[in-house]
Amino acid sequence: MQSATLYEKLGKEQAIKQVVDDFYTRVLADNTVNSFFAHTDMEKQRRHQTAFISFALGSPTPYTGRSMEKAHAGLNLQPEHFDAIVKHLGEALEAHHVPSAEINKIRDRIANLKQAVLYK
Ligand code: HEM
Repeated sequence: MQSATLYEKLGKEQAIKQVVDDFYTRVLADNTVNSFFAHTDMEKQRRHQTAFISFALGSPTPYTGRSMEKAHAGLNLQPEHFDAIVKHLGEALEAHHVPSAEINKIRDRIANLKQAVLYK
């Protein structure tokens, strides 16, 4: 039998949507990163981020948004911005009682995207 994907373990799209909502509440309350989202349609951003994270964790629905390089072009993001985002995602997952072993796996997957997101 195939083992469950992280997407299934977390509770699929519905649970991930709640984590993403919580995540952006944290991001928008943090002055080190919130200015990047000053002109962002957050409704759309939440939808795209839910689709992206779902797909990254094993959802069968493909992510059809922009590549990570294109989505962050012109922002010139620095490591401290990346670290803040990872911290907020980890805390949102913790708040939703995702076990720390799963959070660590998610952190590893996100860390793989660092080169695609920084200094664009
Ligand atoms: C691995 C970490 C990250 C992931 C997985 C990620 C994911 C995404 C996704 C899926 C989108 C939407 C793309 C689309 O609409 O087609 C996006 C856009 C964006 N992200 Fe990220 N992101 C990451 C890191 C960051 C960081 C560190 C910042 C800044 C602190 C940031 C700021 C933004 C902004 C400002 C947009 C564009 C919103 C707009 O179009 O107005 N992201 N990101």
